[in-house]
Amino acid sequence: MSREQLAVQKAREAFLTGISKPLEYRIKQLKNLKRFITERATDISEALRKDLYKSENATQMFEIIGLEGEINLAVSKLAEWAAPRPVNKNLLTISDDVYIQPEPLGVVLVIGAWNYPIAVTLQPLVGAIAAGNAAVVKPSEVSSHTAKVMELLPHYLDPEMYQVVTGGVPETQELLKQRFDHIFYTGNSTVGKLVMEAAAHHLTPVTLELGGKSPCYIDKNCDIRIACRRITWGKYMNCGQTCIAPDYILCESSIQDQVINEIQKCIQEFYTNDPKSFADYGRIINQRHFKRIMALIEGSSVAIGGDGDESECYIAPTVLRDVKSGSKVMQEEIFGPILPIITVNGLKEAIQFINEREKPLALYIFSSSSKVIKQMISETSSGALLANDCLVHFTISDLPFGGVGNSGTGRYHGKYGFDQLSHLRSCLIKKLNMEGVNRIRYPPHTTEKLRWARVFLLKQVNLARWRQMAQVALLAALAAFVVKGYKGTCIRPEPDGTDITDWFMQSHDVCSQSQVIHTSVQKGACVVMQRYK
Ligand SMILES: NC(=O)c1ccc[n+]([C@@H]2O[C@H](COP(=O)([O-])OP(=O)(O)OC[C@H]3O[C@@H](n4cnc5c(N)ncnc54)[C@H](O)[C@@H]3O)[C@@H](O)[C@H]2O)c1
Ligand SMILES: CC(C)=CCC/C(C)=C/CC/C(C)=C/C=O
Repeated sequence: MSREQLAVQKAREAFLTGISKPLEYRIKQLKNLKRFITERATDISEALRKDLYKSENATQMFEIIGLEGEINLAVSKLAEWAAPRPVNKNLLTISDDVYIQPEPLGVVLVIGAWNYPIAVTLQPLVGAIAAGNAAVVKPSEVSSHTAKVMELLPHYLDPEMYQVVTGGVPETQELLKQRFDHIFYTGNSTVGKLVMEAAAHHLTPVTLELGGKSPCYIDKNCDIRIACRRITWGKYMNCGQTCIAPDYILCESSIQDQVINEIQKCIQEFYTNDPKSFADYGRIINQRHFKRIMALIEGSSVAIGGDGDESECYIAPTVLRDVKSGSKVMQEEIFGPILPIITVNGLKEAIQFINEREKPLALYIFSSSSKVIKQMISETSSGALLANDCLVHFTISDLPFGGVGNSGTGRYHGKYGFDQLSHLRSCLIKKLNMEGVNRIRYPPHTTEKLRWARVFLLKQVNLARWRQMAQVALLAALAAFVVKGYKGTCIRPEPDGTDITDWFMQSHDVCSQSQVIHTSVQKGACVVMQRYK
């Protein structure tokens, strides 16, 4: 049996014991995960310095804080997320218990990428643990030092339930042959397709957190200085190796020089005149990617930077001007510190340019006009849209993080991560009494029954509204008692606002013995006071 097979088998055996069902177990594991990142902070920082030349503070700011926040949120909200979720019912099921019960899926495979190797590997794991799953974690072999630190995870987490498998492509492929209950993959779209193909063999659902080219439109009607500051930050952080980094700029030719000028100033401000010697300017992950990125510059006109040093995997913050849509740099996700500018004739052309390409993971627009921003939102599609900033949506746990189309499928962060790795089981618990109500669904299917079926099935019952109506009914009954002569009340929900008196008069079977003498209508609910004959 291969190491990979063994890891999956152990995880499955542990899952089948049922030990991960109680919330206390999951919370303990989440707290242990937090202890891992706290106690191993130095090891993690050292590893990231070696892998990506990240400084200790940058590692804390861009990898650890977000993860810590996700753990804290899961610990504090788990009881709420895992609780049964009541749903609206129809009249046919009004007396049943109808709810959604989130339940663990089983064994989840988490395949991480190398660019934020802690964040993109352990944040999905938070969702997997919170949802009560076992997991096999496969860190990226490309960020090899961080992968080594990840091997320490079983010293903190339940070592049977959570397995770490390190290795490269052969190991990942061997893992992908195994049967999982969900595969959560972060990485490029080409491998994403292979993952989906392997998953299809076992009909395993997948979450694919992919990449692609995220466009950034700068409207001439905006504060270009501020826009360029935020774009410079979003682009050159981690040396451009961020899945949601602005990939290229679209703007009118009349502002291109100003944009270049402002970005130049920001590069100097953030990374000094000598980014190569500056502690907070990163490095390309390896020489293969160095060569790939440098080759993308070919054929375009360099406005800023353009130089690199292969021995150090250093590429200067670079801006390319008047880039043609057919140029090399526009054929793939750049994933490096090269920022092409493509000139367009205004918003409409920018939107057309975006829509002619794959749906991006993020779409950025800088504009002072809410009309322009709204038009961009309504006429395009992307995993996320940010106006007047970059990247920060990643920090909001209440926003689903994920792509659409070629940039990914599925989502995570906060409750979305919990739901993504849970099975949302539909439950309906009926009692064995009140069989009369079911008469309308049994053969023969008469016209009369059909009429009743329309009423019973098409009327949605909003429980909150019913509670409100019950209160009103109680008050009405009280009033009837006081006024005397009014002998009963009948309540009925009218969420669609149809004429309640009509409906009431037609409901011979229900109220044939009554005469409507007063109706009091609230928004969406009515109370009919009636006199019994
Ligand atoms: N959407 C997101 O959250 C997100 C986050 C980070 C990175 N990304 C994207 O990931 C890409 C960069 O990462 P990468 O793909 O270079 O990472 P990578 O090379 O580390 O690959 C990711 C994982 O896939 C496995 N893998 C690679 N080749 C394989 C193959 N042929 N068969 C099976 N498994 C294989 C690796 O072992 C690794 O664990 C970029 O496109 C980036 O935009 C997306
Ligand atoms: C700390 C602040 C203000 C923002 C963090 C934004 C950030 C670094 C996002 C990176 C997200 C990520 C893991 C992308 C994957 O490639």
